[in-house]
Amino acid sequence: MKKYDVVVIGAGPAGYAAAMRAIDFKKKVALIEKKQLGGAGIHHGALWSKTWWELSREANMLRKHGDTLNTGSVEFSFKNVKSEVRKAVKERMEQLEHHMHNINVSIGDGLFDFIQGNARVIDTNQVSINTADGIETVWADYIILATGSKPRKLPNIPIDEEMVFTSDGLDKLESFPKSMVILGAGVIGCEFATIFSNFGHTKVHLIDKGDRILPFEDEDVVKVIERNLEAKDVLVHRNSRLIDMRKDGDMVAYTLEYTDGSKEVFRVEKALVSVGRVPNYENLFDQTIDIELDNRGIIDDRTQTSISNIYAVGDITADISLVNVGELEGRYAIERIFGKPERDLIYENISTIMFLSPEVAGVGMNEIQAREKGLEYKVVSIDYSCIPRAIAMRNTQGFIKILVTNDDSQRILGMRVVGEHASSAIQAVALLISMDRGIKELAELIHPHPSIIEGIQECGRMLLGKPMLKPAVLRNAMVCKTYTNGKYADLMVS
Ligand SMILES: Cc1cc2nc3c(=O)[nH]c(=O)nc-3n(C[C@H](O)[C@H](O)[C@H](O)COP(=O)(O)OP(=O)(O)OC[C@H]3O[C@@H](n4cnc5c(N)ncnc54)[C@H](O)[C@@H]3O)c2cc1C
Ligand SMILES: NC(=O)c1ccc[n+]([C@@H]2O[C@H](COP(=O)([O-])OP(=O)(O)OC[C@H]3O[C@@H](n4cnc5c(N)ncnc54)[C@H](O)[C@@H]3O)[C@@H](O)[C@H]2O)c1
Repeated sequence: MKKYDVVVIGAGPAGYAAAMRAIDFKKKVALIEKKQLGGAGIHHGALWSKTWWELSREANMLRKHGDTLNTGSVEFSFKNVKSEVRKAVKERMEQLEHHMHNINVSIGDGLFDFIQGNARVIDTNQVSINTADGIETVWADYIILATGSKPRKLPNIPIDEEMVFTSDGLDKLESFPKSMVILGAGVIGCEFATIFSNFGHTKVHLIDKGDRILPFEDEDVVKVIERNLEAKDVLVHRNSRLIDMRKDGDMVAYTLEYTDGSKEVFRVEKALVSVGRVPNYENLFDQTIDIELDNRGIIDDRTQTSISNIYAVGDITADISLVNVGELEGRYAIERIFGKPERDLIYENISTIMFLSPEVAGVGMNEIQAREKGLEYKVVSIDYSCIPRAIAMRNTQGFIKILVTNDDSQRILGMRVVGEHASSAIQAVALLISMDRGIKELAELIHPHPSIIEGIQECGRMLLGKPMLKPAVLRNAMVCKTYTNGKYADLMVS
């Protein structure tokens, strides 16, 4: 039986990151994958959907500026878009494959094995792998479970990945549907509503069980996103509940019940169900392996499961499902096993981007979360119309909002940026949150000009009572207020 210091099951972002970190410790590692290297980080997930989003953004831009640019209307063919998305997925996968296959040549020591097959933990130190050549069993001092997640299904929704899809099956689409209902207006639902409405060939309908889209995000953020979706003819269902969805000939029929008790039936070509994801642990371990689970996934104590030599990282655990979090956990688990982690595993300052119209970037708490924690805070915001770079981009839609503690230290609690370049604007604040520092440093730092991040600097200056533009003059565009005892009060910044 082949022996390894560590066997990693699942080669998505979390598993790949763990395997690569194990090599840094000169440990012998096997990385096992049953389908495709890269997992949802590449296929039917992050990279795949972001390529769709980038292309859809360009399509929307060309439609919008066609007249100004004298290009007329430019149509993106579904076939070409799909082919470009496949190229992106292939490019990244081949890069990882090349990297992986050459790792023993470059680093030496024969430390790394990639095994294609379906793995199952049969004993606390043994993993059996169903490969194309039969069953192989390997010995592992440590096992890392990184098998990810899959779309959650609902009992009465007839998902067939032909008319009623999950994000895993969307690749089977052969053309832009004329109409599509999206059930679940969370991150995936809103990203695909943005993508399909950007291309301009699909009438998108959007339903959530909450009373608005992105129910976990602040109302001011949601307002901008909703307004833009509706401007692109997206039908956002409100005050309603889905009571039935079925295939009816070559259409999907769904019925909504409104709060006044009335009902309405809609017919669309396709449906996408995006109501969250569930962890992959079915058939992953023998019944004798008594790992503690709850309905959200494997329970872990900073990546260690209830069995001391078995760790769990990425989407399989009951926390945040993101590529960067999976990678963080994968690397952390290895450091915990073979060394001493340089930093504790902290989730408070995770940066995220939602690829919408416009993009929304966040770090730390939003107002909903701050209130759930019973915190009193100061909130300062600046409209993109006050930021020269946004004016130069001819797109001043958006804002920056920063939350700080309501005391002299003004420690940063969180930030949301809605607008162009939002994703590149949050890192400095993420660093300050992780260092537990206030806004003073940020306000004094010289920022490049013209840049969106100058808006963050101006927010910092506002909190220190010395902004360049005076909120007393630009009342609609610059706001500085406190939230205490359940109420907002304006802070008099001159
Ligand atoms: C549509 C979509 C868009 C997304 N966009 C973003 C984004 O923009 N940014 C972001 O940060 N996150 C995004 N995510 C989330 C992100 O993709 C996941 O959080 C991330 O891929 C999780 O990594 P993982 O390694 O835990 O799992 P996965 O990526 O799911 O990888 C797990 C791997 O394990 C393999 N496996 C499973 N069982 C076994 C077994 N028994 N034996 C061997 N191998 C096995 C699977 O085949 C898979 O390759 C998106 C997800 C989706 C679905
Ligand atoms: N840009 C990114 O970082 C990105 C992009 C896509 C996905 N992801 C990750 O993937 C995860 C899964 O995405 P998701 O959009 O499936 O989950 P989600 O949790 O973001 O959204 C699910 C939505 O479905 C709604 N819902 C649940 N049950 C419902 C029902 N029965 N009827 C109607 N609506 C219902 C919820 O209210 C929620 O708004 C995300 O949490 C995120 O971590 C990240």
